[in-house]
Amino acid sequence: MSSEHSKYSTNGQKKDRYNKNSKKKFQPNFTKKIPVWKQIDEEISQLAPLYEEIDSSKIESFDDFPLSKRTKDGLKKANYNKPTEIQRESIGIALKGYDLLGAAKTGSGKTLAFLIPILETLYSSKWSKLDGLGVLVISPTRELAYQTFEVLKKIGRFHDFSAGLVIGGKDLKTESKIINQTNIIICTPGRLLQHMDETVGFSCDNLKILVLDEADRILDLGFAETMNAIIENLPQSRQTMLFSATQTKSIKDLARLSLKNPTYVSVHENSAVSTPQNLVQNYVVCDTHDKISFLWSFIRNHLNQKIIVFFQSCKQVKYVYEALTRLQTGMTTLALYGTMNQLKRMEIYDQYVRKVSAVLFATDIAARGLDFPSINWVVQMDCPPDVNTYIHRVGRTARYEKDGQGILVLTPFEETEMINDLQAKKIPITKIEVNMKRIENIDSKLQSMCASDVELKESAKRALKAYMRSIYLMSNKQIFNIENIDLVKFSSSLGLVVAPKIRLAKNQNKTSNKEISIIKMKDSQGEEDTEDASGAETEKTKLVKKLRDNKLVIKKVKQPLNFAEFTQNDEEAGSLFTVKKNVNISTDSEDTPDDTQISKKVKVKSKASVAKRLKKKNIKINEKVLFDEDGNRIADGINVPKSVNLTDQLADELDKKSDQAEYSGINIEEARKMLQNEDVYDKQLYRQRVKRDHREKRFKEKEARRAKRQRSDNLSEAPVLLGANSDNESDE
Ligand SMILES: Nc1ncnc2c1ncn2[C@@H]1O[C@H](COP(=O)(O)OP(=O)(O)OP(=O)(O)O)[C@@H](O)[C@H]1O
Repeated sequence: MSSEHSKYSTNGQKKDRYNKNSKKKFQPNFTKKIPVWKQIDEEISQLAPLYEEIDSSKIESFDDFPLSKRTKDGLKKANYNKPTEIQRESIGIALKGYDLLGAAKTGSGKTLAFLIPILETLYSSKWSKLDGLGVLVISPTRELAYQTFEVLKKIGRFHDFSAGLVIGGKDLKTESKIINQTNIIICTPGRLLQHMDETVGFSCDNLKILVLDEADRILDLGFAETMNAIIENLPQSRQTMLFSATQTKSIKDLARLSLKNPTYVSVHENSAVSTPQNLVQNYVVCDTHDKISFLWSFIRNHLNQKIIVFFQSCKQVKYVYEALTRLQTGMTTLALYGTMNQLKRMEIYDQYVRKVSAVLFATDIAARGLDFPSINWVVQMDCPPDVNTYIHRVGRTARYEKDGQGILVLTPFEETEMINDLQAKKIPITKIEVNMKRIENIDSKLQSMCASDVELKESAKRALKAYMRSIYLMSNKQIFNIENIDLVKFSSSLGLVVAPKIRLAKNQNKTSNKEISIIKMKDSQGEEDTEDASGAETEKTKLVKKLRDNKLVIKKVKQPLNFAEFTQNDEEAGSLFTVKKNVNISTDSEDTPDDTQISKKVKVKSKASVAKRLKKKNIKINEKVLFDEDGNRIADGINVPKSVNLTDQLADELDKKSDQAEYSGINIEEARKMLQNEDVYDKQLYRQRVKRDHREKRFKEKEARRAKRQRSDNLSEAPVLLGANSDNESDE
């Protein structure tokens, strides 16, 4: 991204530079030139009144819009001549300054529908560097922000505004220095908020336009907190534009943004189908354990094509990419997912943009807005959580008058509900039968690869768990049901000869505050052994020790329970893997966490019940034994049998009692009271510990966020002077 001097003057004319070596003599121009500022003033005064006269039905080319010469030149240079429907309908409304909700199918040109009015509004306001930030465009992913920034640079090349990409990457300080001079910022919500919080002098007070690209995504729960905080920092008097193929109509969302009588522009609302016309959509029904072989065969049968394959989780993408790449698909394989290093992510994005044929395995970070040229196939290996996700994923193909095909892979249990949902939303999709004879089964190949490579095997395990977990967490229980998955067969299909032990807490919402997360720790140990290799005492060992110190009976359970265990990362696992505090964990257990399983039915041995039993058996405990000075026994007492353990606290109390009243044996009532007190004390301790754990967790999360920010890439480019193009720019 260049910031070289412009070869164009501000009015878009090519500079006539004097060339020393040229034989042509320098000829001073004596004709009186109109100053640039005057030309701009004149142009603006002519354009503004024309906005009211825009009639979208009469617009055939961009020249028919009252746009500045600079914008028109930029559009021509980028080969945009004829506006698409959404552009025709919304540019006029946006130029008039109205708030706008723009909805149009995927690939129909929504990006220009907001970028053109942005440039024009700033131009007609004679926006300068001194005016600071005039426009914010918020995108849900870094890739999409980057892509939008590239389009802005192309069509805004003859303007003088500065534009910046704020998506995290450069250290905040470097970015902060330039962000204050930027007129147009294309950003992701998290990084923007960070600047709002941390960059001294970063002000949005003059903001004229706010654009939310993929608005329904930006306004959904995932970004809710961040967006609310961002909106608080924005002036009320601004123009707001929302764009998406699946536009939000939620009054709540619109209220959050304080939209003023927004105009709803939905160009395809009456269309018979809600997906692009040139898109052919099919689905196949295939058991979970046949999916990977199906994918392999599909790729092998579609060499020399450009394919994007969606999975539900990063770990699945990672494993399938690793495994199929080793098996050699016969074409370039790439993977794109959120936990990937940011530099690598952008590298992959660029690589896939340039490729004519390749397979990209991706999560939903690639589902929205990305405009990879000429994708032939979109394969959805996992049933999407909802119809909107389906629409965005499949919309990566058949963009702007191009053809494309989509394949959705469903299990027999997902078929009916999902297809009904899709058809209800006007999505034409046809079933195609899979010829199982033509499917090359790769289970044994994967198994032998996993057997010889522990890392790959671990990756397979993680992929399996991540998939199971994603199914478990889906809200639509009519479609997604974990019990429909044959774990043994599914594991085997991923290369795991032995199915991993999988467990889950059944009523995760009903967990009492007495429950603590222990399996989570087990899982993190299992998954991140290297991190624990330092020999540091793990949380789990500490806990087991503590339980032992408290003389709670620990029992080892050999057989795992027939539940499932899912974790994508430790934090997320917390709510799923639970065990009660008063569990039986075996005292004979070695401290190997993998061996220790938590018993399903926990029998609590209360101290009162122990005492009762002793009383019943007429066993007197803690009786005071007195000796004379010569060591002769004065009174007989019965020692507490070794096998019975009472807490030290209880023993002390009993000793005290016996001291006071020559007490012999146990007073059940007294003991019960003491136990009750002790219970209260235990509870307090437990609550404190939970609080402390939460505090630590929050702190760790905060630290992780900070570290992530520091680690992230150097992609933030800001500000770019839009008018400062040079011949060597890559897009030419
Ligand atoms: N007027 C136009 N003339 C020619 N091509 C266009 C025009 N407008 C947009 N395009 C092209 O159409 C493609 C899709 O545009 P864009 O990415 O803006 O679609 P979109 O509606 O935002 O899609 P999505 O909903 O997936 O985000 C791009 O390659 C873009 O260059």
